[in-house]
Amino acid sequence: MSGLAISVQNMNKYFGDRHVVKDLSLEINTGRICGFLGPNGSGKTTSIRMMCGLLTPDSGTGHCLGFDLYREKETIKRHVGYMTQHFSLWENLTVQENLRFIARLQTIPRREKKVEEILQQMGLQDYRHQLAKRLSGGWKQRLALSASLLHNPKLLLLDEPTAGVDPNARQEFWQILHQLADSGVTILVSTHYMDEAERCHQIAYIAYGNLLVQGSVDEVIKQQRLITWAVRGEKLSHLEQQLIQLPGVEHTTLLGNVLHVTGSDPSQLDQSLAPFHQDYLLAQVDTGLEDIFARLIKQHQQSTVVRN
Ligand SMILES: Nc1ncnc2c1ncn2[C@@H]1O[C@H](COP(=O)(O)OP(=O)(O)OP(=O)(O)O)[C@@H](O)[C@H]1O
Repeated sequence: MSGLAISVQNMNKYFGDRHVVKDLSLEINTGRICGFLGPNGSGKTTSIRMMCGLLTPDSGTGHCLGFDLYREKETIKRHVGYMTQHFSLWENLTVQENLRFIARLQTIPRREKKVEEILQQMGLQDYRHQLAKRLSGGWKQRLALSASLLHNPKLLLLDEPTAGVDPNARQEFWQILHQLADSGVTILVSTHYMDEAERCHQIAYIAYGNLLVQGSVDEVIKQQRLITWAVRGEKLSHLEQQLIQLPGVEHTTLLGNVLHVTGSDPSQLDQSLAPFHQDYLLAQVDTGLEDIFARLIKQHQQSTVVRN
């Protein structure tokens, strides 16, 4: 269970004249869950597919599960399980029929036994005779995950697997992912949910084709050295418009009854916020991933404007 499951250097991808992935370098250890985050259309899916031999990069080098990304693509594919964004199983077949059918298509050895094993492992045994179309969103995702596990993949690619799934089902889904990781499966998962990012061993934040930051959640937060103040009081949206103009205030986020105010220069931030202590309750809090990502995007946009 040791070693690198994925190691890529300077990977690029163009679609026509659009440079969709720019110089991506990344390493992921075996048995780890790596979360891909970033705005829509920023190249997460394309990066994931290239790293796993499903799409050929235009340049760069790399290995997946020890196999070369260019020369050994077919071998890589045999060891990868892929769950796409949209439920793509047979709605008019039952849970068990779906799994049996896929197992037959994939010529899985001893498939009856394997299907039974997966039904048990995924807690789907009581749903085996239920039509796929009658399952709730969470159970459909669990069935889709089961289908992607039938051939015992060493690497799982999950493209926004829990989009639109309720929080309880998402939590259960993530418990399963951690069990799989503990058994040595490496998982790449794209998500827009911050709580899911926090469940990953490692995250990579991609925007406009650029990998802006990577590491564990703690590392990413520490690297950015941001200070965040939580402000409580009346008419916070009005206050937000005022604060964002002040020196040292780099980013604000309104979260219900609390306004988060973030910056990298503590004394400048202190000075700007000082006049507000009288009318508002202010306390320094831990900086969250959302604050970090918002700032990274802003910095990246500013540097792109300067370069252009
Ligand atoms: N096969 C393709 N041909 C042409 N353009 C493509 C192709 N696949 C993706 N793109 C474009 O490349 C860009 C990156 O797409 P990608 O799906 O990798 O982004 P993403 O970060 O996964 O987005 P989302 O969060 O919306 O799923 C997008 O602008 C997309 O329209």
